[in-house]
Amino acid sequence: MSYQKEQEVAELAVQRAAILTKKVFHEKAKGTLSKNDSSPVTIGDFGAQALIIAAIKSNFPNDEVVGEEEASSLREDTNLRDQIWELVKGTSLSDSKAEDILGGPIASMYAMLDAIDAGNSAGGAKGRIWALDPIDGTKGFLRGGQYAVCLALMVDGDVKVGVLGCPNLPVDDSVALTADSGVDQTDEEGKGVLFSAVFGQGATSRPLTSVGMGERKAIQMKSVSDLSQATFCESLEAGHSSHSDQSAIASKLGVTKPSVRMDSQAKYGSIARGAGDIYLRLPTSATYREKIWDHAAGDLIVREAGGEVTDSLGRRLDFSKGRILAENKGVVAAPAAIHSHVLSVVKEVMEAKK
Ligand SMILES: Nc1ncnc2c1ncn2[C@@H]1O[C@H](COP(=O)(O)OS(=O)(=O)O)[C@@H](OP(=O)(O)O)[C@H]1O
Ligand SMILES: [Mg+2]
Ligand SMILES: [Mg+2]
Ligand SMILES: [Mg+2]
Repeated sequence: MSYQKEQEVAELAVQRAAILTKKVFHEKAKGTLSKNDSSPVTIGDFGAQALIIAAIKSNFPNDEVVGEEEASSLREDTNLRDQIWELVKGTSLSDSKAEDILGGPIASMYAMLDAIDAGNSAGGAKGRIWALDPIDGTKGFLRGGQYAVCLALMVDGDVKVGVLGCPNLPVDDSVALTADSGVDQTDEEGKGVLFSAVFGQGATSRPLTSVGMGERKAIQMKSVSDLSQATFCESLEAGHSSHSDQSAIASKLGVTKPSVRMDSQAKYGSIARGAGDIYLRLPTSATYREKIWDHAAGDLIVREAGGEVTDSLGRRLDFSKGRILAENKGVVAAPAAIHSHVLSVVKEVMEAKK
């Protein structure tokens, strides 16, 4: 299947949602709540989830969605709910044909809450299921750093379409990551990129603000001939992945450059376009399981750009196990030609810890 329609809807839905998140990014008050697991969520996360799910349901009414957020707290907090509705109501694509493809505006505030709650699929190995992270890297979003709007379509447990909107990454694929790529990104000049991939058809990038699919350019991972010059990416938050294990792995690999720390799946997009080389995410806890929406789009985009993505034991990420990656531990993403070498060093370092 070509998944042309799915890719078009996914790209436009991510673009529209990013218009909303960018408004919130520049506001001081981001309407932040603390969730049960004490992680933050903002009016931007809720609004983006509503807009994206409404677009999916308008085009593919029978598809399910595994979305990160849910609306129960908003059904009680009328003030926050009204703020989100104002934002959602006021956000559309400037190209009216593109806006029509998405089904136009959401009809009412209650329809918006229902759209958010339609992200409640249990996931699994059967049928068409979208994985949605309306703002990945919410902590980065709040800090003024990197974040991504992430959407992927899985069919019978395999990712077929993946789209990442990264408002704070450079448009230009040839700009290499630097140590400060993940820190203050409040100046948006020259930034905003949309990564997109369909299984078997390669990966592309284009400006996040254009509507023309014609502007898509193929992207490829860089070939790494000298690991001492390789750039590796990791999470900014020390609680999300083990900086100490990652640094031990990098030094064993002979990597000499300091890591680039950035929030969100912007890491997957950056290595897929060759702006960086390796993404390591080693667990900080034995019990945490990664969420499918944190990886589905990035996994496909990197693989379609010539990369390999596995967990720390060398298993492919398995998106068919529900809302979490129940059978995986950590993530190792690298160009296919060096992935097995990187993985062998990951295993060595992890073994030595036991
Ligand atoms: N303990 C632990 N281990 C691993 N991952 C965790 C953990 N806790 C949270 N999360 C998820 O991390 C998502 C953000 O990942 P990042 O790579 O952006 O991390 S970081 O923000 O740079 O720290 C973040 O996604 P968002 O909530 O969408 O921001 C979480 O789903
Ligand atoms: Mg996330
Ligand atoms: Mg999120
Ligand atoms: Mg979150």
